[in-house]
Amino acid sequence: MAPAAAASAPAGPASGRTRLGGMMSGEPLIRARGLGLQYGSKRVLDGLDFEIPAGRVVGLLGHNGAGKTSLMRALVGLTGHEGELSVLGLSPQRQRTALLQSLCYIPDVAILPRWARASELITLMAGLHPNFSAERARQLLKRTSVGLNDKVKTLSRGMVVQLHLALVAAIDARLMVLDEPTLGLDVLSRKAFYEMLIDEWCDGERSVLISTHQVEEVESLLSDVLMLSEGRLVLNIPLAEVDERFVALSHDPAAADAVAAAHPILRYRQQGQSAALFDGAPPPEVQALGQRMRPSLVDLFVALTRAPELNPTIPR
Ligand SMILES: Nc1ncnc2c1ncn2[C@@H]1O[C@H](COP(=O)(O)OP(=O)(O)OP(=O)(O)O)[C@@H](O)[C@H]1O
Repeated sequence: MAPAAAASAPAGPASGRTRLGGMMSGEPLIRARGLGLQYGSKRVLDGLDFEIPAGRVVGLLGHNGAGKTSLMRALVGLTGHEGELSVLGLSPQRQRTALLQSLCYIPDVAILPRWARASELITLMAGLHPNFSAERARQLLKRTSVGLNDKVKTLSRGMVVQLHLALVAAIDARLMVLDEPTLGLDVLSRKAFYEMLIDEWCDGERSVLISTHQVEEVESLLSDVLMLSEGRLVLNIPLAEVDERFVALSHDPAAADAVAAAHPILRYRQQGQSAALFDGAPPPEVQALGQRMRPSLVDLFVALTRAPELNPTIPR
């Protein structure tokens, strides 16, 4: 595959920059070059190059074991890495304490101390985090069905997640890293979670990196997608550019051989029709055999993360 497009705009001229904490304005919030990670003899992340600028909602997608959690752990300094990694202008490993002032990381949103009341958690957070606003947390809690006096052990899983997000979103940070935040939630709770995240935390300057398996559901929320397969980045693209790069064609079954000869990265069925997905435009005579459609993120995911032996047309 062609080198992945950076999910970022280039940084502005150095002369126009001002310093914000550990970084210059206009610099990406995350910058990785040749990022790798190995556990024993197992290579888990391999040569990742990407940037996440300010104001983005980035989906981190990949099959089970693709390396999503490992990447997030490296980003927040919980594990070592090879290559260059800068998060908010800091080295996650060497400057973790400073980094955590401006970064929220939630490995599992549904875990809070069962004995605590919501009001006690707010008091606790106010004591722990210098950028936490108790007033903001109380405001955010009003969006949920959780009362200030409710104890965590009396809440449903969906309510715990809402409470956790209210607490975290009350931190004035620049980057939020969420590892499968809606795991185990029903569709209404997932919707409520993402609505609160987008409405209450994303302000055009902050960025969020979310890993999830619910690819269809997050497609409309994301500005960019990073896709991992077996520790490698197989896609790094703003959603707005998917249409320019990938071409999906629905076609008559009679055209199947001619379409297949143009090496689609995926052949599938869409609304009862045969369809093919191409990385780059197929020749005009092939395009004329079908109708162009918008490729979905799910189709891209299937095409780019299937085991190579099942998908020999994908260049590795
Ligand atoms: N501490 C560890 N020691 C050894 N191997 C590990 C460790 N943590 C993760 N791995 C391996 O690294 C690979 C990537 O795991 P990781 O948890 O990052 O994947 P993931 O994409 O988050 O998966 P999932 O979607 O299932 O949560 C897997 O093969 C896993 O077995």
